Amino acid sequence: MDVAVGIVAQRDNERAQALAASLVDALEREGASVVVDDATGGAVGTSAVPVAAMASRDLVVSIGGDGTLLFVAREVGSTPILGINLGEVGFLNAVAPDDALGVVTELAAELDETGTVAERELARLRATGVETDWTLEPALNEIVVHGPRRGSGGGATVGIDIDGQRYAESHADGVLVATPTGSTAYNLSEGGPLVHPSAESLVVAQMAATESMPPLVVEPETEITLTVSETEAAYAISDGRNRQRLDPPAEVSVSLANEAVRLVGPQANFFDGLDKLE
Ligand SMILES: NC(=O)c1ccc[n+]([C@@H]2O[C@H](COP(=O)([O-])OP(=O)(O)OC[C@H]3O[C@@H](n4cnc5c(N)ncnc54)[C@H](O)[C@@H]3O)[C@@H](O)[C@H]2O)c1
Ligand SMILES: Nc1ncnc2c1ncn2[C@@H]1O[C@H](COP(=O)(O)OP(=O)(O)OP(=O)(O)O)[C@@H](O)[C@H]1O
Repeated sequence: MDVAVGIVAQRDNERAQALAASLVDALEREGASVVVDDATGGAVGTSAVPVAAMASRDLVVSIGGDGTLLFVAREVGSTPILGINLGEVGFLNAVAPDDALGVVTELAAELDETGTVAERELARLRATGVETDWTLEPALNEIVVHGPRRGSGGGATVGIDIDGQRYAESHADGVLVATPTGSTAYNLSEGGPLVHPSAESLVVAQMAATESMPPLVVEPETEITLTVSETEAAYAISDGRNRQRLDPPAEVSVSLANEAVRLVGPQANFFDGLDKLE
């Protein structure tokens, strides 16, 4: 079999490491070339590489929760990813651990025979500085711009412009821009709408605004500008992890990223998945 697979197991999770070891055995028996991530290498005893080096593989398997899949997606760009759910919520990971061996070996065989497997593209967002030159890692869930901290005394004034036209401006904890994928995450706890995965759109939602406007749904090609002022410090954050400190007054431009995430394998039923949310 002429297929190259990368496997990332959630760090310090023995169950994820044991499943990674079984997948390595099964795939190597079929003749595939397999590497695991550096953090998992010691436990599995096979070739280990940094996750970013898996971008050149045919398939990357993420074993863990949503956070692990978001991390893998950040590192491997648009390399096809299969998510196996060992997490608390696992909204982004469709495959149950018991099905993992069967699904992964079947996908590898299909890749070997046909060179391709069915995939779903998940849009990502890109945030850049308007006057200063910085770009966050693309977000699969959301970009958040917020003041120095959440809650009383921690907010900022944030203006929202949609294709150059003012939609809202208010003192708020912050403002978030979510993809359909991210609509079930932070967006939902801030009162934003659920977005069906087939509805190509972006959501802009204020977070605890004093003069609030409803969350706004816009088409994906929209240019969204967030202007943050009346605060000492502010941050732009991609998927809760990759952050840029801002020097207010500052403008952040949010738009669709060039590279989508490519998810492969069985697709989770969106409505069944909602039962997992609190
Ligand atoms: N108040 C909130 O709801 C809140 C606060 C901070 C971050 N978050 C979310 O956490 C994400 C980062 O995830 P993490 O695991 O690195 O951090 P984390 O460990 O703080 O996890 C946050 C929770 O969000 C869930 N989650 C992540 N993406 C999801 C999605 N698309 N749909 C449904 N649930 C999802 C995770 O399973 C986890 O339970 C951010 O992108 C943001 O959406 C939510
Ligand atoms: N193999 C790994 N190598 C390096 N970092 C990792 C690895 N696995 C996970 N991480 C780090 O841990 C974070 C995600 O783990 P997290 O504890 O949030 O678990 P999770 O996958 O969301 O599962 P759960 O739902 O159980 O919380 C990633 O953002 C990344 O920083």
